[in-house]
Amino acid sequence: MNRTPLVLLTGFLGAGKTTMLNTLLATPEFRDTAVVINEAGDVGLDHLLVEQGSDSITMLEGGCLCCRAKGALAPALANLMRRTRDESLPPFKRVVVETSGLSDPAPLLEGLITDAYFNRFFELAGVVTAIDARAFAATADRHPEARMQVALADRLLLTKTDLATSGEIRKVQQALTNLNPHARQHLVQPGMATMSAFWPQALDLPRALARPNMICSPEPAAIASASLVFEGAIEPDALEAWLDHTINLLGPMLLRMKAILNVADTTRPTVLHAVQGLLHRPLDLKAWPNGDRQNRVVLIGRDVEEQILMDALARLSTIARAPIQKFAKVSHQS
Ligand SMILES: Nc1nc2c(ncn2[C@@H]2O[C@H](COP(=O)(O)OP(=O)(O)OP(=O)(O)O)[C@@H](O)[C@H]2O)c(=O)[nH]1
Repeated sequence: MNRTPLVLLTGFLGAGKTTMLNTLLATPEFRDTAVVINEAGDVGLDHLLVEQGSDSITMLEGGCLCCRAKGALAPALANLMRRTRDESLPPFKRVVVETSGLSDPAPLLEGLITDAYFNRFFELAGVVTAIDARAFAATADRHPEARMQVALADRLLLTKTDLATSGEIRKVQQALTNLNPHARQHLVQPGMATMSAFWPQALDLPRALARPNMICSPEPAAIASASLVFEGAIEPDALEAWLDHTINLLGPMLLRMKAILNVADTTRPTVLHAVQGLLHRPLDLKAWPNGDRQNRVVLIGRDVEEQILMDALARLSTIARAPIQKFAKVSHQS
């Protein structure tokens, strides 16, 4: 029986994994791809941000796949297979698993290659790591999991090359070569990811797994996340003031913000991303996921009290017109 090839897509928080997947899923070569997404926060947004082929997207919430949700991947894959058998899902030829930005891929790889179910139906095609060309130098200094994502990669795809100078890109490429001389590096122009750049040709798994220090989430207690779902339209001016205040308040402690927002007098959902203090240009989704017009916001911080993240979210919900807070969650990576 032919086994289905599977790629692990890693990359630090905000490196551009979901954006790249969206580009790829819109290409004919990538049709027939099932996607499994794992997120660090308790309320996942990425499955709502992937606009193509939503039927074949599976969400794994409840923490980083490399530790808390470690055993969840094989059942999710089994579920995909079952759904193709009962024809609730079209057949797929390959699988991409997007790991949370905080995942150390080593325990995940080890878990997969020793899993009997996985080995019967799937084969690991490789590890692809998205690298934020602008932020990588600082990220690699501070976050061992980001270095591990590079060390275990078969392909390193440099994103946000439009935000970095050619000198910065050369420096990042050299740093990547130092960390992993075996991985192929590709520069990805925004919206131009291709199957040939993305999909690894062959995996040298023993080399990848021979790396030292494969520990799960090196400094787990330092990461906190909070998320909130609430109703009500938000005035653009009030939103801008909240963003200014929150980004200044949290500074480098803010690793990641992701939000789908109901901005007053707009029909489409507004998507906001901040990555390590840099707010990206807002995007629109074509339509409201689930049609519910609910605001969904996730904050992930390092060395910050959970309560501070919660307070920031609570402030945002109070500037929405007629807010009805649906639920709020706080979690510590453990
Ligand atoms: N300028 C520019 N922005 C990009 C590029 N790729 C991604 N972005 C932006 O970076 C932000 C984060 O992108 P995502 O694709 O959500 O990153 P991610 O790796 O999935 O993030 P996590 O789910 O937090 O791990 C978004 O605002 C994207 O629009 C790029 O090549 N150039």
